[in-house]
Amino acid sequence: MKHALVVFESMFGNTEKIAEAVADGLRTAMTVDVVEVGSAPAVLGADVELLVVGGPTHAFGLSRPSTRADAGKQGADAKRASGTGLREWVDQVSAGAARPAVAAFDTKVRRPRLPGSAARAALHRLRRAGFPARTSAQNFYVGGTPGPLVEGELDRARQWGARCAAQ
Ligand SMILES: Cc1cc2nc3c(=O)[nH]c(=O)nc-3n(C[C@H](O)[C@H](O)[C@H](O)COP(=O)(O)O)c2cc1C
Repeated sequence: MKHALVVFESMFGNTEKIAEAVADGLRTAMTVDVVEVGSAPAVLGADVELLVVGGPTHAFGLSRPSTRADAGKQGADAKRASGTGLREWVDQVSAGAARPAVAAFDTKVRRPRLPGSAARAALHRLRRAGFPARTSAQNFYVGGTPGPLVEGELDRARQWGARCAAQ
């Protein structure tokens, strides 16, 4: 069976819940590992055929050390707020000669509707590094900075995961 790796960053736990739901959807057609970005491998295993990355949108894009510190001041998990983020991880990840396809998602507030997307930024960086995109960047919505997820988003994430696995 084909194998997928889901790497997520999450300050308040919302993106983590979406990552688990995406993984459930992927499992309709693949085996899946889900890892927090601080524990993600620097070099992808040869068995990984699809890499899915997800993180919270901070300041219109991928988080930075300063925005994660800001999240920490707003009650986010202290270890994650002072740890590494998806921006740093995607910029250093490498794979063998056959790079896996990639897909990316993010979370962001529904209102106000702000421009920018961590998923789009992550996908752009991975494509520039030679990873082919499987599908376009996908947004999932929270009601406010600490959450919660907007109703229906976990179902939407499962469906998106299943579509990514089937493509
Ligand atoms: C410092 C900071 C900056 C943020 N900037 C944005 C933004 O530009 N656009 C947006 O839609 N949401 C923004 N948010 C809200 C986050 O997207 C939200 O906290 C995140 O989706 C929650 O996911 P998590 O629980 O996985 O961290 C920001 C949050 C923080 C803490």
